[in-house]
Amino acid sequence: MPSTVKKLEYLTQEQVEKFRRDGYLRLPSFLSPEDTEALLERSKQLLESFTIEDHPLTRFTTGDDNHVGDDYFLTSGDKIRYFLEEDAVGPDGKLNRPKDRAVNKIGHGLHEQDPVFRKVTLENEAMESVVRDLQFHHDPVALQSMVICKQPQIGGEVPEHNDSYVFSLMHIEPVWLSTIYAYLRTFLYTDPPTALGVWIALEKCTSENGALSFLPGSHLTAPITKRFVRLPQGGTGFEILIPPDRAPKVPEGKYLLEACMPGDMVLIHGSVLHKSEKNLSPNTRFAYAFHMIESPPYATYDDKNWLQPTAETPFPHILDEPNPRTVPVSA
Ligand SMILES: O=C(O)CCC(=O)C(=O)O
Ligand SMILES: [Fe+2]
Repeated sequence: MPSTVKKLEYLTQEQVEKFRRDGYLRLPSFLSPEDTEALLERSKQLLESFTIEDHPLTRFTTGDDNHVGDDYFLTSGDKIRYFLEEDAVGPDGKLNRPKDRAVNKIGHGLHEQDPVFRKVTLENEAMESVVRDLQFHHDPVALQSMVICKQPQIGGEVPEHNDSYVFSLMHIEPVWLSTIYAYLRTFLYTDPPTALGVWIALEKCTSENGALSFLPGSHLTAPITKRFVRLPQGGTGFEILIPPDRAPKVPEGKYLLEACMPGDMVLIHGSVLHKSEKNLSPNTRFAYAFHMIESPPYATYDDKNWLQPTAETPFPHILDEPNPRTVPVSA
């Protein structure tokens, strides 16, 4: 018996066990309707205020022409930037629809730069309780945040992936790689792996408009074969961890759709496989997502990760009071 037993603050024991077993957990109505509406409204205001004229027309491509977007993407960790849907940009490089219907996502510093998103992410007691209940307590920090718009008709598919690593892409069609590029910012590697995704539905998410689905339990077995890194010569690329001929089998099974109502929050283990289909419906599917990791000395953040803290904007702490276990013994 441990000498102290932590009391759960928000989750039930069943929910904690479900998260450990499945690698994800939906918390219905985590945000109040008012807070959810405030995030949705703010997202729409941001889309309104964005100007396309000075945008580098970042499209998520994996061919030689992706460098135009590299800098805009790689320096977005502490800014509010707009990443476009590939299908929204015509061959002439111009938008083929209104700008608020052309944005794939807004990121990646909303939790730092915008008070409405900051409140939900960093000034939220219920969020802190959930994080403590999951024993994610080695001084967790928020890394990056985004509003994912999933635009009607063109909202891109997010193929099977997990957030801590890039897992075998060999079976993915080249056209899907472009969407993977859009999500590369989520591939955040720590040693040991600690990434936790927090995903909040701002609108109703169903099978019609590209709700998330998960392969339950895959966080326990998914092989880690590649990771997405910043290259020493600039730009980004993949580092092979296990060559394809030696890679263990990819787990297979039935993906389960996690339909959500506005305000529902889904916790996503960094190693669980998940995906979402293209949104072919006439409705948007706005969601707010951010990721956190644990800190040294428990976990080391890899300096090859695409997202790096800067002196001006270190990763912000999630917990007001860091867990005593994270205080260095010599301090
Ligand atoms: O919202 C989506 O469709 C994908 C989100 C995702 O994969 C993530 O937040 O890690
Ligand atoms: Fe993800």
